[in-house]
Amino acid sequence: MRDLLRRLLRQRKAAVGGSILLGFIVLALIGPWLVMDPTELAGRPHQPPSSAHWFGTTGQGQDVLAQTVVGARETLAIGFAVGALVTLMGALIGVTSGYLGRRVDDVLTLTTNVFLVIPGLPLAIVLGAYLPSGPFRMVVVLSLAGWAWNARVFRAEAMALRNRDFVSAALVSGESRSRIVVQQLLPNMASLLGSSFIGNTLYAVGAQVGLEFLGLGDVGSVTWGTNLYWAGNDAALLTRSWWVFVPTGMCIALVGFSLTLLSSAIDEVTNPALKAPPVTTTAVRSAQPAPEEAPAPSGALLSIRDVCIEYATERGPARVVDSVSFDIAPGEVFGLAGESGSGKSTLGYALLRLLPPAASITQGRIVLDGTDVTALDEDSVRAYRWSKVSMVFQSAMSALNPVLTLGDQFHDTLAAHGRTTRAAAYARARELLAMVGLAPQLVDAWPHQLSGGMRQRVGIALALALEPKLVVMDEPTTALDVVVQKELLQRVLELKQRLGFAVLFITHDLPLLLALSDRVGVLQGGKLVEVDTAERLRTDARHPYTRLLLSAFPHLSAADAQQVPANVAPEHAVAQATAQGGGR
Ligand SMILES: Nc1ncnc2c1ncn2[C@@H]1O[C@H](COP(=O)(O)OP(=O)(O)OP(=O)(O)O)[C@@H](O)[C@H]1O
Repeated sequence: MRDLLRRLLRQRKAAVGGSILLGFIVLALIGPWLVMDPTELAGRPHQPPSSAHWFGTTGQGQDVLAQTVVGARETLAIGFAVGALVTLMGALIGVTSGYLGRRVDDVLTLTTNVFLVIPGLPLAIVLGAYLPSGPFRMVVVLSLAGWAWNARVFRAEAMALRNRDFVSAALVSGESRSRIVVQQLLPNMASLLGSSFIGNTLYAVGAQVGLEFLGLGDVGSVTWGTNLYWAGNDAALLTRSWWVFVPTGMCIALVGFSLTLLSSAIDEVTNPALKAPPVTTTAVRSAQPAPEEAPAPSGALLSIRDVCIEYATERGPARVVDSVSFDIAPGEVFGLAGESGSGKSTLGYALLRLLPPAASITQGRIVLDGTDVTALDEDSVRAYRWSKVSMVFQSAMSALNPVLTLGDQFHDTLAAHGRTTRAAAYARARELLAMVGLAPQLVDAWPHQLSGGMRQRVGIALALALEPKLVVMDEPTTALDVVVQKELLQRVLELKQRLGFAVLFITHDLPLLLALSDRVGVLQGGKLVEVDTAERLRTDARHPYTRLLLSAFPHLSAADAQQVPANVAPEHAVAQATAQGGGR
């Protein structure tokens, strides 16, 4: 938390927003002692700014400066009080509802929905009529009208967190449910709590001013809302007495601006991925041709030539893929190995033009089946992805949309690439599910009803839906046990044999790759240090890094691998490798 505050203070947006807000808070605290009584009839009505009244006078002759300064106190006090109350109510109700589920969720969700459908203004008018006037009334009215949508946000967050391992760990360690809500869930929502509080304060200031301007507040008090109410009542607009409402209006706008800056700063600090990279490079368009571009060998399906990929970071561009060149032939399984952080996934994502905004291909060319991937415009990229190259992602859990049935996910994919009816998409989905060894009836299942291995099979089926020529598999079996891993890889090789697609298989498990692939490339620190046939690498790896990687896996060392006969079909080699502990 302290670290979060420190990072927040270093943020320019937070510094500007915080300074403005702090200025107003100080003004609200000590200002009323420095100015005259705002209700005193101190001069002639509608007097423009002068040395006696710096901001002029109202339609009744009161000092506008005094009204603006004194108005800050109640407006901000109500704003912060409502902001805190709405956040607290929303968080407690939402988290309890999302975490406990079942009956409690039903009752709390129903209550929340009832409050959501009641329009805020009539609710405020009705409540206002029954409650005694004063700041307390405004706090109650705005809190009751505002908590419900907050509860929805917190409920969704709690539902996402409740299945996380640390919550299960707290549960099995004997913590009570209420303690889990307060000790485990709420602290993990610190950033959401912070930005909700700021957002709710903004809502409270705006809604309060709006209600008071309409005369629904306590018109006898001095707030920014009542200042505007009296400005309207005293015909300040008609008499063009701009000084009556402009100072209050400016204060409201400045407070709104400062809260917005703070909210955006909290978002950026708690989620650095939101932050725009310092150098905006339009990825591929800035790519320079390779210095001495070697022609792709004829017949290559994929040709990567001298590709460099950089991330824009705070400390300048960081090159994570450095002058990489290799080819993949049609139907070939090409393995890409390298330790964590060597740039394997970045290269895989570049093939699908899926690099994050901070990354750019700064040099080189990627040509797939005659298409220069680096030169595609956005429309062509959409058509190219999945039809020519698809991807099986590492995390089977998060690659599937949890709120769509499997059939709907196939339908979405197929519909994005041409007209298809729901019935036709479902029929194709059944066919694809059967192809990867799953029961076709699973088309109506939800992702959470499947095991990890089944989900990854669905991922493979989805990747094959449009019969691409190349499938990128980014550590598709990392999270699976050895038995499931073995079955899955055998299935991939069978399908490859049948359908003829090529595979770029990414993993740090070099022995597994040697058993699975036709050729293997080894990446070290973004550079491709060795490319050779799997057979030769097994027995005769030349680069010390390749040898180091091989020796790091005792379950299938180079010596073990020699026992795999050269003529063994890859499927059998996979079976052998995985049976010996290929899953690490
Ligand atoms: N958004 C980013 N900004 C800056 N650097 C990044 C970003 N994303 C990744 N990197 C860096 O790029 C390098 C390559 O990352 P990449 O994910 O491609 O590695 P990898 O070999 O696939 O690793 P792993 O097997 O662990 O997934 C790493 O050093 C990583 O820190």
